[in-house]
Amino acid sequence: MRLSHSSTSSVYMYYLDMTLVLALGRHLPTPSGREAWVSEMMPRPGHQSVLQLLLFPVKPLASSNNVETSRRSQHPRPLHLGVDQNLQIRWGFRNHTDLILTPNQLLSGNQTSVLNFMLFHMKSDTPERLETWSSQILAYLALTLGLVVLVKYLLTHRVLANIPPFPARPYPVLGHLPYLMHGLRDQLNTWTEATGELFSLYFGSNLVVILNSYDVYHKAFVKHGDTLSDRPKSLAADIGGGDHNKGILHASGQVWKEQRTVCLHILRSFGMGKNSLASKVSQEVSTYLDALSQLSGHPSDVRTLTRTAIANIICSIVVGQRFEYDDPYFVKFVQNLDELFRLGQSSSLVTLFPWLRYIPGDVFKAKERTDRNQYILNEFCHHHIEKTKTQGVDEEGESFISAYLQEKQRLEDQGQTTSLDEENLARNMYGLLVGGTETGSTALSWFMLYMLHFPAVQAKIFAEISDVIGLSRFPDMRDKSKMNFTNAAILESQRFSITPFNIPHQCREDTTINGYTIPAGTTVIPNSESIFRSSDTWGDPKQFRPGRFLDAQGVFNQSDRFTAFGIGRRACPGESLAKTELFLFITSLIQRFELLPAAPGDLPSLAPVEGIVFSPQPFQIRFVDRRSL
Ligand code: HEM
Repeated sequence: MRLSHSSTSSVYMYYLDMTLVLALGRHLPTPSGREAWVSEMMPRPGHQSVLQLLLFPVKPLASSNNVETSRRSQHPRPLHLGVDQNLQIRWGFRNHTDLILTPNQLLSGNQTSVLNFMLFHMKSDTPERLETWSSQILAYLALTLGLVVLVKYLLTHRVLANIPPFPARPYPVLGHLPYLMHGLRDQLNTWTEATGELFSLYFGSNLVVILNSYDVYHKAFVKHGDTLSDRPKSLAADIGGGDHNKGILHASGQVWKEQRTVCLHILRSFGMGKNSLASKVSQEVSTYLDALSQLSGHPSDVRTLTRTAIANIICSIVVGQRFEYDDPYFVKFVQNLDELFRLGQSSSLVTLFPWLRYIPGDVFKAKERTDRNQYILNEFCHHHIEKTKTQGVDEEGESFISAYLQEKQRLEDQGQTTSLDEENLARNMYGLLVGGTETGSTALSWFMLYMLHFPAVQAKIFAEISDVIGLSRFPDMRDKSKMNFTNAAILESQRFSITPFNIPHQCREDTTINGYTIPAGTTVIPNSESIFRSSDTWGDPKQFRPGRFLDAQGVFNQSDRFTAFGIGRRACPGESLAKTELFLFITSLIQRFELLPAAPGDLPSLAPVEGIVFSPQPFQIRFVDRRSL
């Protein structure tokens, strides 16, 4: 529904009038009554305004030349606000006066000036009296916000017909978020059972469609991959301003296609999924095992060490070098990656409600997240691009950076128009580092935790390692095809520890799935939990049972429905590297150590820390060298 200009203006006047009635118990002035109205409402010297009281730590205005006072101050206030000798109202931030409003402007009845006047000066009074009005003021602000959202909605949204059903009535302004704040998993499961494989939610005012079964997931991302492979704009993509449409992880359309193609080409040329890349992984595994053996079987939390090892593998591919685990530059880089994921949940609220970022104090951690992103992008990615350029691009194309810069040069030499540039290169590096570190290290941490809870599975993996590889040489990728039970246990561990929400996509054009319309611009998110915990597909999904991935003869059988790496055009480009890492880390680990709880029977919790990726809570584990047993 669209409103005509005249109805827009009457909605606006109605809104203004209603705001005034709520705030001050008065209607907008009539043309003849304006003068009396303004003089009555004018702030008096020594009075304070509501906005000052609520948001800004400023002292009450003391005198009529208050603006000058604040300007001369050695510590300028964040906001100054005052009435000068000519009865002009002035306000601004820091040393600037951004707006001057004369009584005449107010009298002229210009709508903006009336609104500004109301916002900054309504209920001007002594600070003591203002404080007693706080609940009324908060109610007023909440209502105003609701009205602004409603008017914005009426002005900009069309009526959405035939969208997938809502599982519950959305709250004003917040949509379905309040339902999800406590226990995302349980709420989604309840809704899936009640509403079915496809439903709609409002995250704030954004329409989001959730895909709850393998069938709709496949229809959406494979059958309709042409319209459902964009990414929505998000805070995560706001890596320090600039163009959001850059880099494999966050870009959409033609830029994304070209960047993804070049990334995949380079990764394949490095032997992604072949032994040359596996040898890089093996080198890192060997250093990691040495670090574990130095723990001498004492209970330890090894999540950071594991993350460091996995990050090092991606670094060796992206920048062509690995780092020592105690190198301060690398330690800081890994800390930033870690924090980025930790901040994921609180800061993702800012993606839904962008105005939250302006609340003083960085309550929703949006600024901190942007700072961490910028650190990774500037101090790591751009820093290494510059270093590579200064040292000269390596002709062998040994690092992702060198290979990308050579490809860019080749296309430019041929006079081709290309999106290959340094910003895309930096953001591709960012995508590989961010996409490849937390996912891989969390998968390993979950696996270790399950080995404590299911010692019989650990014993069976060790028996298979002893049979197929023996204990005198390191595992390598040629062993993989012979290790049915180990492969099945790795998949079962991934299935069991899945994070409910997968990375969101955005719908480019209206798309019909199961008879429902998904409107252009809608965010579409697969709910991996309901896909991986479906009784129809898995029979006994709540059991940890590697045997589900083995056929009657005990041969490993990866189901099509195992979609931990995504499906369709945006499926994980690091899948074969991740599988290589998981296989080599896990087999080497269990070949050398028995994984035991800190004390017999002291089993760590299986409840996850909910974030972008659901990770295990801090836990202690002992790595007891089998040679010492
Ligand atoms: C256990 C490890 C991993 C898991 C479970 C995993 C899972 C996923 C999933 C589910 C997606 C989203 C697919 C979609 O949007 O529909 C994805 C995307 C992505 N992954 Fe992975 N991943 C893993 C490891 C890696 C590694 C090692 C790398 C880097 C080499 C990587 C790089 C990426 C990138 C760049 C994307 C975005 C692709 C795009 O938007 O086109 N991932 N991954």
